[in-house]
Amino acid sequence: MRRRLAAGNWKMNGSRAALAEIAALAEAFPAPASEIVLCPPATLLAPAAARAEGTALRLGGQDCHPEPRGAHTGDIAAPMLAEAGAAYVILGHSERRADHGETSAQVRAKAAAAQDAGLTAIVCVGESLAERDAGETLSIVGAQMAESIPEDATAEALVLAYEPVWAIGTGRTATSAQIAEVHDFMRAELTRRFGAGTGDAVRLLYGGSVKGANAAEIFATSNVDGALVGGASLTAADFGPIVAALEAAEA
Ligand SMILES: O=C(CO)COP(=O)(O)O
Repeated sequence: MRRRLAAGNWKMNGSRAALAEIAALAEAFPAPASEIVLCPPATLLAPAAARAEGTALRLGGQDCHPEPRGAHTGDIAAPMLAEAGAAYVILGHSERRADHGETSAQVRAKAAAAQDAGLTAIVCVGESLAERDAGETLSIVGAQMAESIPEDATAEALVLAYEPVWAIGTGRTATSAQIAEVHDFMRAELTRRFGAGTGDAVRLLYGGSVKGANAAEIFATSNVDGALVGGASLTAADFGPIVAALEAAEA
């Protein structure tokens, strides 16, 4: 049985004032059946971890360097995220692939570093609109999976997030049929590569304009184990209903 997961990606948003949202969310879900993770900017990780202490809420980073330390100005190593209180790290988000030219090979190295540091990597894959229109969705997702996921990945160290680029921040959610096609494909690919045990245990998240209003339908979709949420994760008022829908899906 896969434990469902609601992960919030704050991206480059949030100040210390937003830490109150963490407290509110933790208070709203004191003992959730699903896992709830917030990934604030790195500068807020330590104070967020302090707020979340003693609650069911878990924290994550939004990127890490493949090396554990060294001369890499501006970068953050996976062990540093762990020390600051993170249990997760988002890797290979399409915004990082676009803004920083991140390649799948780099994502794979980062995922290995995250695993070494005891973090669970939330590895993101997803096609652009042009790629979908060209009928290349599954081949793009398959290639990103093959190149971004380390050889020794485990279900504890890996979560896979399908985030179609055209659905991120656009209000344009993928349909259930579109999500199911990709998630079923990802499940089959994981099983083919890692065997039935790991293949069946890795959690698959959907991301892209998830809101309280569409969450229940998305969580009822084949092989969807939760969501990676951007804009609607910034406040407890918006993220709470998404978590509640996930809790209801679990029941
Ligand atoms: O990119 C996303 C999460 O990583 C999705 O962002 P939105 O939920 O704002 O569309």
